[in-house]
Amino acid sequence: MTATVIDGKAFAADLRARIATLAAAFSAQAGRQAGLAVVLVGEDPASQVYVRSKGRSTVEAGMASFEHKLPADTDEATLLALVERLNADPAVDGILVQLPLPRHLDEQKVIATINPDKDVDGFHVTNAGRLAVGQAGFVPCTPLGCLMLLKDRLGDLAGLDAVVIGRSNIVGKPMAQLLLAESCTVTVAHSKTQNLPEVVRRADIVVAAVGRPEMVKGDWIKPGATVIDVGINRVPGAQDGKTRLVGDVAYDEAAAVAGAITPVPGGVGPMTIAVLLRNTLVAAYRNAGIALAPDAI
Ligand SMILES: Nc1nc2c(c(=O)[nH]1)N[C@@H](CN(C=O)c1ccc(C(=O)N[C@@H](CCC(=O)O)C(=O)O)cc1)CN2
Repeated sequence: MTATVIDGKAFAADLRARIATLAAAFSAQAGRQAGLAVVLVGEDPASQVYVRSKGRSTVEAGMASFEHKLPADTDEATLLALVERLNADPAVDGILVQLPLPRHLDEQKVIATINPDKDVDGFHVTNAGRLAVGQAGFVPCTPLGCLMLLKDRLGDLAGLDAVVIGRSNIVGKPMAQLLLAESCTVTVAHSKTQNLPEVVRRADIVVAAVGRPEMVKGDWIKPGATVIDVGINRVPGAQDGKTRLVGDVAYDEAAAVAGAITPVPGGVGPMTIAVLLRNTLVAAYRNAGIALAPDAI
């Protein structure tokens, strides 16, 4: 079998176009643009690229982008004061603090300071709780993007066996909650899981989010399974000392067995920013008290 390639880049472009249409309708109704504030502390090169891309995509979708770049040695009080100002700013519907933060800053404390109703990253414990009990809230962008790709490919997921490899608060745990809400039978595997290849071999859906280059091998995959690769690992390239991106799945091997698979790059990654725009627009509608149909985006 040769897997269908799930084109996350094309799906994300289509989602962004639909968001732009709704963002224009929001501006007309509310008399203002939806607004996203992004806070970057320090100069991590990958974070700088993601923050630039978020700002550009926000503006392209017809929303207002507020970028706050702080030096790497910013102290906690200064960062928390900025978050509090953004919480109080009526032009700001969504707030995102780019992770990872420099090590002297306590990520949990910073996330806890964001108003949960502006937490478009879905990282606040209130939103994690809402997801766990099935209440409306914000869902982290990467797992929600994975779910959109899965539903587009498979339709109804009920009864399918899903294995999520990785138990981070940002991807693994919310992904498992989302799949459970779709009535999948969910296993969360991690570094202490015994017989991991055997566990993965049972799965109709595999979501790999461990951050270990090409860890999931082709012979771990059940023939016809759908494989979602969340990993973005930079490894040495074949020549010139250049690097290349690989996922957590050994792509060629897995693609020979799977029914469908996301590539890296061009799979899950582009969905993260598209879903961030979606969450921001949903926040704007809620903050303005304007109804938005639940399945509008
Ligand atoms: N506050 C947050 N911080 C971080 C998040 C997040 O969702 N919220 N996620 C990641 C980084 N991230 C967005 O912030 C992100 C990662 C990857 C991509 C993406 O489009 N990747 C491309 C490849 C890009 C490349 O060439 O390096 C792809 O996979 O095709 C977008 C956003 C950590 N921090």
